[in-house]
Amino acid sequence: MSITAAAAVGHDELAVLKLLALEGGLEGDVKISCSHLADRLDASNQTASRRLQRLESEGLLERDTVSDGQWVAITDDGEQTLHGEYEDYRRIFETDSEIELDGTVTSGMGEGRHYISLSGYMRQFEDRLGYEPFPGTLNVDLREDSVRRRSAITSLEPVPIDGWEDDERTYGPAVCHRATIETATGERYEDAHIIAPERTHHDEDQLEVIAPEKLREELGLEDDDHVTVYVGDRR
Ligand SMILES: Cc1cc2nc3c(=O)[nH]c(=O)nc-3n(C[C@H](O)[C@H](O)[C@H](O)COP(=O)(O)O)c2cc1C
Ligand SMILES: Nc1ccn([C@@H]2O[C@H](COP(=O)(O)OP(=O)(O)O)[C@@H](O)[C@H]2O)c(=O)n1
Ligand SMILES: [Mg+2]
Repeated sequence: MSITAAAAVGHDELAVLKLLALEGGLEGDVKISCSHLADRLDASNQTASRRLQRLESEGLLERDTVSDGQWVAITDDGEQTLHGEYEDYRRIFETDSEIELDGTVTSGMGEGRHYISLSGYMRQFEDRLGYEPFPGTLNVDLREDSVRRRSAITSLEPVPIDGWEDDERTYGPAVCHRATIETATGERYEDAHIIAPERTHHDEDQLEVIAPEKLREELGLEDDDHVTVYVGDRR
């Protein structure tokens, strides 16, 4: 996202936008003179002025020129652009604590419900996850880049769910990781986990999510809806 933003206005302009935000440009109008800006940027007045113009014409800030300078406010688009940069830095510095995966909600084979309900698993969920999951797994069809990013999960400490057996058969182990689910409209559900059963009919492109509640209901999700799954602890 931020790479697209940089293509639209360039890194020099982004640096100005960041500077304005540091001076309070997100909270409302800030008064600024081109010479002050030029000073901070170690550039000429013309350069500073040109960058402001560019940001304005791209709709990232609004300006009101007065005799001794100008009032500047960062627009919603401007804030979003900065936020994209922030997300990039978060990814750079917090890779080992959180992994962001994108995909769409999909229906599976209706087996998740059966396995989650089995007492041999349920006991462990209550013990190790701290809740009794809704019977089922919300399946997420991962986007191609997220399938690749998924492998980074192995660097996170998992909550192990042990295999077990009854009179008839054995049941395979699984690993869980804390996860937050976010919908396209920004609604979040924080107390979920992804679960990866060792024995499964799905490939790496399917992510299964469990939670104390039915996520389709809590988040108003239907098949093909976009979701972002943040895996790992940010705390
Ligand atoms: C906790 C748990 C344990 C599982 N254990 C087994 C297993 O022992 N053998 C097996 O064939 N599948 C096992 N599965 C995988 C399911 O068969 C299925 O592949 C997966 O959960 C997807 O189901 P869904 O498409 O209905 O969502 C397990 C699934 C879960 C959630
Ligand atoms: N925490 C959960 C778990 C499952 N589900 C949904 O509950 C239903 C039963 O889960 P399942 O794993 O047996 O079914 P499928 O994923 O195979 O469709 C599915 O529609 C899941 O998407 C949910 O909304 N929230
Ligand atoms: Mg499922």
